[in-house]
Amino acid sequence: MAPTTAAITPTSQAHEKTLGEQYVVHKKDRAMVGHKDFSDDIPVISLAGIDEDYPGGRREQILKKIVSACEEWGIFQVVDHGISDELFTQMFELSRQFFALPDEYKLRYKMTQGKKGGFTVSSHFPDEAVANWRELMLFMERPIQGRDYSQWPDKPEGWRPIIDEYGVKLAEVSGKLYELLSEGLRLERDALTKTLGEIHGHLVVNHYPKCPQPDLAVGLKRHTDPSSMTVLLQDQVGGLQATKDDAKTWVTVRPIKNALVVNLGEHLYYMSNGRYKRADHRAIVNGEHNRMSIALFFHGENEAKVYPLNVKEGETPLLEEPITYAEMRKRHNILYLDRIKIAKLAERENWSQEELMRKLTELEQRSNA
Ligand SMILES: O=C1C[C@@H](c2ccc(O)c(O)c2)Oc2cc(O)cc(O)c21
Ligand SMILES: O=C(O)CCC(=O)C(=O)O
Ligand SMILES: [Fe+2]
Repeated sequence: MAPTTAAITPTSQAHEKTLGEQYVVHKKDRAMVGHKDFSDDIPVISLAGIDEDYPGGRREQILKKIVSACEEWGIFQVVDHGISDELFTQMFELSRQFFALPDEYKLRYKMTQGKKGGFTVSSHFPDEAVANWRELMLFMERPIQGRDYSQWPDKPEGWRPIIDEYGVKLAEVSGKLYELLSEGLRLERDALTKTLGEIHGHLVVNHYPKCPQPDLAVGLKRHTDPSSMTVLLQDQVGGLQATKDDAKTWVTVRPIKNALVVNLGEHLYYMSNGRYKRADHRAIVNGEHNRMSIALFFHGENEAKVYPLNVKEGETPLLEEPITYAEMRKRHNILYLDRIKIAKLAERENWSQEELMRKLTELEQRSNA
């Protein structure tokens, strides 16, 4: 029987006893470190004094800390960024109210081909082999002239202007970070933003309802963001995890009230010739609390060049030829979806761990060729 709309979102399945088969992830993808086992490994960097821009001033120290976090993890948290706590509280409260609305209302904004953004369950890919225990609302936030307001919910009242304000404030913070990241590569301060062209801001509000069998599911499977930079606000529940050793070990990022988590994505990884890591991360779920996070992905133009901006002597460029950002995203999506298909097949056909790893490595090599 076709599922009824009432049972379609994880919110409406949160009170069931067992998890639907489509959410069960491969054993190797299940969380071994809990959503509350917080780690302090991910650097927390204060931006206070960022305008003390002279030799020996605070800006120099901030730059050093950011470069070192990017070289080690590609992920760090920033505090003292100048954005008011009040704005974050409003964003969370209005987002919570939206996800609590009936499925019928949320599905009026369903993401479909030809529309820009909207509500969906699991992910923006229609054909993922295993579902994420997640629902999300994607706002194509900028460029402003590209917005499709028919996909921006009119409830809860007051959400739209708050999203507007949030986009503006985060763009200011990201602008400062792009300058620091450019300098960290020994480039002019505007080198990265010049290469990216007009920034496309995609704002994704993630909702991970409490899950009936949290040990079998994930909220958002392991991935790297395609963007150059993603700035993420998470609530106090915990669930964001990062790895820097190809998923051998994971750390749960400690939620810090009103801190922003900065993730570097694929585009910056290539622009820096791999000097800056791309944050390898995922979101796990739990059985006690609903969780929310709000990600603002900063993408370059589709025609923006993906290529190292400066290759040091003796270094090999990560790409043989420059490619466009659109092409890079296409390759990244294919690799992501194929990885999930392989893991699903391995589960079904009972492959050994070695066999699975061999197939995944082959896939990776083909995609780099
Ligand atoms: O939902 C996401 C997550 C993320 C992403 C992960 C893996 C991919 O292959 C991918 O293309 C994207 O980044 C996003 C970026 C966006 O602009 C919108 C999204 O919904 C998401
Ligand atoms: O929910 C989180 O903490 C992570 C979200 C994320 O990685 C994403 O939206 O790309
Ligand atoms: Fe992400």
